[in-house]
Amino acid sequence: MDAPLITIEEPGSFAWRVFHERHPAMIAQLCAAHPFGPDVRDALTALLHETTAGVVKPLEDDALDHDVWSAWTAERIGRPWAESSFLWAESYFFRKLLAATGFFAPGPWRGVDPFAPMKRAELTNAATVETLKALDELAGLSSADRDAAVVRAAVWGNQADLAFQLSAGAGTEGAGPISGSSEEFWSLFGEPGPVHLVADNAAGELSADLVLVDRLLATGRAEQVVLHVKPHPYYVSDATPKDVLEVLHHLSGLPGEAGEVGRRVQDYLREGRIEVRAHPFFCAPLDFAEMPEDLRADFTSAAVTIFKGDLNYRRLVGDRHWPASRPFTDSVSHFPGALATLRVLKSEAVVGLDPDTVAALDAEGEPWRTKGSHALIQTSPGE
Ligand SMILES: O=P(O)(O)OC[C@H]1O[C@](O)(CO)[C@@H](O)[C@@H]1O
Repeated sequence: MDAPLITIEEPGSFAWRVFHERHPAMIAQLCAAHPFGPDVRDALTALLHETTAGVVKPLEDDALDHDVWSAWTAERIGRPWAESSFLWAESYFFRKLLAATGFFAPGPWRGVDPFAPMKRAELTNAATVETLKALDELAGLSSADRDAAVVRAAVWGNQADLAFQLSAGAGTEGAGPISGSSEEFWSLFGEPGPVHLVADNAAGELSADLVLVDRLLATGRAEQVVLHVKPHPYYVSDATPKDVLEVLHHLSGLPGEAGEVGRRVQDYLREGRIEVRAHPFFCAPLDFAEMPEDLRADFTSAAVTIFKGDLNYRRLVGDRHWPASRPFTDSVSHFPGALATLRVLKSEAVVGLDPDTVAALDAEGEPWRTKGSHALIQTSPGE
């Protein structure tokens, strides 16, 4: 079954606004944060122009991923950006943005994460400080309440997404999930085995994810955890291997439970019980149904895979205008094993909802799919 792809063509639509409102704001923020010279500023202006009013142009850099991107873009070169799917266009936008800031070229900006100042600020902002302090309360909870609290923090940690906050503003934790529960999440775990977590944002969200990872290992539900992150800076705040180290450095210097978690996770890394991987496909403009064989084999070996966040969800179910009541298990039948998704809704694709829930949400008259105020937990036991 297929549904229409979400594209960036329709003026006023959510995806159109990401390109025409959010991206200009993001680029202004980058230029304020870094003393980029005229060459970089001109390249960023040209990128905005190309992606909002032009045709798709090839990459001009000779970075290591140049050839793989040539394959991913071949069919689209020379065609209007407006015709592109949202998923493809946003991903290529971020790849081109890195090239424009000199990330891949010899020179002073090589390897410099343009989003690092924003990620760093988020790690120490009031909301993150409060969330990390609240971890001290975990010790006084029953095991079941602790399980629930850790999952809740990991789900709502996904609200801390800097690309999203550029237009939506920092949100507050909403009511319970519109689908699923922490019990449903934990029921996926049987005999201890390798658990994979496909991370999303750095800073606050990654901190909450590491608390979940710590819980998985401490309770024996996972015997090893593989943490998948992005190979390059992406979607503003997505976590890279460097971000994992920065977050751990920050956590392990804190007092209380946050510090304990940080130091335990560092020990797990030393022992090889946590492994960090950054497969190039995590920055690909494609659905997970199209993942390469090596990554598929990796996921096949997992007892459970946890997908965090909105973008991973879009790539998992397909970034299309699905009927919201399409069964989640149908949408993820391409995936080789048991999985859970923990997501705050920040874009239009959604499946697996109860029709009554959809009717109630629609009746509120709010853009519930894109507002960042609703969360979901969905699972599939695999074959
Ligand atoms: O960090 P997350 O949860 O993947 O959210 C990123 C989301 O933000 C957006 O960039 C805009 O909402 C979406 O395109 C994307 O799915």
